[in-house]
Amino acid sequence: MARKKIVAGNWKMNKTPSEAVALVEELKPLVANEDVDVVFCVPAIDIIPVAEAVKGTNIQVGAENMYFEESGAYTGEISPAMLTDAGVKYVVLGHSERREYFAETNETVNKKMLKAFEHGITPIMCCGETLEQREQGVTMDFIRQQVKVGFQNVTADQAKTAVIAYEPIWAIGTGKTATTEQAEEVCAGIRACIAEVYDEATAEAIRIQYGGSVNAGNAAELFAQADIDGGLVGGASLKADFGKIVNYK
Ligand SMILES: O=C[C@H](O)COP(=O)(O)O
Repeated sequence: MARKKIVAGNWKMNKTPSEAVALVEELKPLVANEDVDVVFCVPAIDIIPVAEAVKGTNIQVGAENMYFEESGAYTGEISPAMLTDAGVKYVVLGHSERREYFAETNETVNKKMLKAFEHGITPIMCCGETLEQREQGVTMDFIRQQVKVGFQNVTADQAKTAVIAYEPIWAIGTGKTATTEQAEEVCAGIRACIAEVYDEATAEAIRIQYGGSVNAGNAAELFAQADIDGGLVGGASLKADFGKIVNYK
């Protein structure tokens, strides 16, 4: 069975609430495509106005992070129940920027993965190597560890619904896209890793995105690869080009 493509925008730390609503209004008609799951992952403060603005459209709302506790004395954090109550369906976990600047580890990503599933939120779990790791030839070793630890104690049924985003760190925001071959090779390797940890059926069901300088010009070729089920898009998700990426065919 063919997997449905999923194209998610990661707005990162961009757009005030009023700017967010204006961007949604601009993009709404451009991303109308029922053949693709379209997700806007937005800053926490934009979630409520964006959820309101996308009502009645094909756009789903995602968060860019989430904490792994239910509630309590965790100043500044956002709980899974807060997200679901606001209409969030997806959450980006373990983005390389959170790993680099906010001390996110494979272990905290795993705790967040388990919590997201518990609350019916679909995780988009990010993984990806640095340029140094690629040059040292340890790309797959590093990514397999991220995936294996990230999915610890996640059941096969849960894993089937998850999304993994392969984002080579050297390709994020740099304008340098991995070649189609490099992207497909790693996405196929991630699928093989899921098959080892679970089984073929889980590996066939899980969706794997590519992220890193995806744009209107390279999306079609990337998304045509056997193991690439869509994209996690940063910079280009903030402009009309995102519509062209969603309608890549
Ligand atoms: O989450 C998205 C990625 O970090 C890619 O960002 P980018 O498309 O700006 O390179």
